Amino acid sequence: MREALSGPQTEEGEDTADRRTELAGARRIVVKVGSSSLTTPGGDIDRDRIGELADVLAERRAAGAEVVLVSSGAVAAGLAPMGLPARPRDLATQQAAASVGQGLLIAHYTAAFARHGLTAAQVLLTVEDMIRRVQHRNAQRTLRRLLDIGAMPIVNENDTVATHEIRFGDNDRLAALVAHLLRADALVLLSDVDALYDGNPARPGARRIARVEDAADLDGVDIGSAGRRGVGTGGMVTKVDSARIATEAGVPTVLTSAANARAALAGAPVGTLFTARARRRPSTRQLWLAHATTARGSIVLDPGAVRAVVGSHASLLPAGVVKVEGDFSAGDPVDLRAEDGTVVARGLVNYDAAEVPDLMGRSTRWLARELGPDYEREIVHRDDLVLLVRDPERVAGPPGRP
Ligand SMILES: Nc1ncnc2c1ncn2[C@@H]1O[C@H](COP(=O)(O)OP(=O)(O)O)[C@@H](O)[C@H]1O
Ligand SMILES: N[C@@H](CCC(=O)OP(=O)(O)O)C(=O)O
Repeated sequence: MREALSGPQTEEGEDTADRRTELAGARRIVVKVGSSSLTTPGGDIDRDRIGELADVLAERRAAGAEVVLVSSGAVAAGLAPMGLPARPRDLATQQAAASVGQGLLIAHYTAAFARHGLTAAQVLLTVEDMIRRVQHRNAQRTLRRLLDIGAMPIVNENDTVATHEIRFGDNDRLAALVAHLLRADALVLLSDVDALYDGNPARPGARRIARVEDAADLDGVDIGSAGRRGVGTGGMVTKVDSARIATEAGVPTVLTSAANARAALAGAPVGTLFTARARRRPSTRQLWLAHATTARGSIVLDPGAVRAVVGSHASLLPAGVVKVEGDFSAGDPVDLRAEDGTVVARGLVNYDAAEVPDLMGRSTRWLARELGPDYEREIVHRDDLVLLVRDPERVAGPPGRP
């Protein structure tokens, strides 16, 4: 296992290599706070925590930075008024609780920010708003205008209209997409745990990971999918996904506890810093496809198709498909796999799973002649594809192999 605390350490065990100037100097910051940080152990909304958070964000605003808050907590805030002892399992009751709770949550924030002379503005978004060009632009324009007029945008997922298929299910990834949308300088994820640990933080001996520079730094790290208290939804998995999305889009990300918010924003070496990776800025759609979707099935490609899709960024045609797995419908996200099982890309498929066996291995011309022009369409169009490996030869072998 890698050294959990990287860089030279002070006597206190802090990481002095992390100056965190990217945080201290950030002009535009997205801060996400999770349900677990906003609720008391008894399940009520923690007004003190909301007040403290508003103090910290207002300070940063007063210092000239633009701040967008992404806040969970609507479902949690709706439980007590609805007489529910715990987070309900079914989607409709969760959505009902969210509609009750969101208003209460915003009322608390409105009062807390008003003490600093700031106007809170509720912004409810769905994944559609992030990936469809018109909605994307609208969301971007509204958020920018809110920042221009000095308001404090408070974003949450639009829980009442989001469905299982399209909902993020967590605000961690939404926050990363918002950071990308706004070209933020930094993303801060606040939870009830002060950092990413190399295993369950409740376990004695678990070690804080101070810095993550690439995926290899997470090898061997046990990233749990459920929080301790059952109010949060994604556990560490979605936070690490969020950090991956943001850093790929060039946005450095700090993960720490809400209690550390002030220190994190000041650039102190608290929590876990995920450093930004300076690469070509991906589209929001690509980020969403790669990180925020769950594949509904897989399509297995022959080596020639792997080379075409990965090497030439071509659309996937029926001729290159050898197998189909899972029960997906047209429009669903699917994994494209090489024959050795490696996932080489993810894309939105144009056919139902049941249709593919009759098409695979056939040329587009044959399909159009035998089945009609509707069957000329690709299995996955290149615009609906995101590549997950770069070197086709690693998985497909050199050209010449069938
Ligand atoms: N490797 C890990 N390091 C830190 N925390 C972890 C890890 N694996 C699982 N967790 C859990 O993830 C929880 C945070 O996730 P969650 O409850 O969804 O938070 P939030 O409501 O802030 O989104 C922590 O309370 C912790 O118990
Ligand atoms: N939109 C939901 C968010 C659920 C969610 O992502 O929760 P969390 O894991 O606490 O960030 C709510 O407000 O309850």
